[in-house]
Amino acid sequence: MFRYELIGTDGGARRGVFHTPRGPVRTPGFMPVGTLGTVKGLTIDQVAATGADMILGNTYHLRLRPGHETVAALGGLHKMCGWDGPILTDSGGFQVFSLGAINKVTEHAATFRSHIDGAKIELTPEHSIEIQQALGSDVAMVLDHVIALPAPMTQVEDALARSIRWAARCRDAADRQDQALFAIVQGGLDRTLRQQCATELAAMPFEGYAVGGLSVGEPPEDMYTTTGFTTPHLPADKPRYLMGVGTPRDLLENIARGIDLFDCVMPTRNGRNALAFTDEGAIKLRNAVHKLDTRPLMEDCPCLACRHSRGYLRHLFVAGEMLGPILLSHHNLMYYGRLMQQTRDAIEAGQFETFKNAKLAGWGHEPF
Ligand SMILES: CNc1nc2c(CCNCc3ccccc3)c3nc(N)[nH]c(=O)c3cc2[nH]1
Ligand SMILES: [Zn+2]
Repeated sequence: MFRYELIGTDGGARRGVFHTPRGPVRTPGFMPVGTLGTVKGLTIDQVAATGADMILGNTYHLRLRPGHETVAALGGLHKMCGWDGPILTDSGGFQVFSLGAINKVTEHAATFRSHIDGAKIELTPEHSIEIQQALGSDVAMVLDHVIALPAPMTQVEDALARSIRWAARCRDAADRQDQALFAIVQGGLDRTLRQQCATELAAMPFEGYAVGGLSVGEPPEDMYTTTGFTTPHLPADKPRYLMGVGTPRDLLENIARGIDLFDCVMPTRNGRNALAFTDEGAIKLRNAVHKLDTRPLMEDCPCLACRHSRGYLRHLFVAGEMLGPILLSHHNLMYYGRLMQQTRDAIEAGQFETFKNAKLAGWGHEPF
């Protein structure tokens, strides 16, 4: 049902395919984030055109609205959204700790109040699996205890130990052959804790392994270092997914350290906010400098935005037209999708290091 095929490596970078019942996922790969069963502003066909093989659904949001039973009644997430490729759902752990109205964590559950109607919800490992099974995703994530950094070591250790116990409870509760379960490594920025956590989870039977607890406010260099000393302790024959990451630079730096899959709201959220990703770095389209610019964002880009001028795109944002965010979200997802395609080709050609350095030089040193 689920199998990771390693095609080749180039330094620390891996080229592979994650085979699923709903089709193959080429790696390295980027997964667009669809929070409420939609990648905001885009039809599912427009998302498919960007080269995405797998998209993300969100357990926390869908549990609250329309409710996982409603999604099940509508035929599940695939049928509801019209996407017949693989879907990965997060467990809700991160959203509870970052979005949920103040929550309480006990050994039993993460309890929070719905940010929609204030209802008290008890998210246990078992309930998270139940929700993800009702949504019908192809890949489910274990429920983990995510803490914001910086944090005292005792708190990092406590959340790590709870996350391992919750992973075991999720493993016991997940009984569907057609739904993979990925574990999530925690441990803050600490080498010893990260290696211990990775080793312990690698000894349990999961179809994939995520590196969690990063992109939570730490400096990018600390993220890269942490990924670098965590991936060697994960099984080489399973996919590795770095959660919530990141900028184009983050993707290449972490691919160099053995990561296969990514998800991030940056391309779509920044697209809605008039920030375009290009090989020359980020472009703020509301800037007056673009007013009379007849060039597309990128000459060779096949997206819906690049058949127009930068001047027109700027006008749409300045005028508050809904087409602006739609076009730019499509461009940014196309940029990420093409970057991953170019990366897969570079690894196969044994040119990844040269490719990465050329991209970093083009982007310049001002962060996206
Ligand atoms: C942005 N930085 C970041 N995101 C993280 C996430 C959420 C990943 N994105 C899921 C999503 C799915 C659909 C819609 C929106 C988001 C994490 N999830 C879990 N379970 N554990 C983490 O440690 C963890 C760490 C993260 N850091
Ligand atoms: Zn474009």
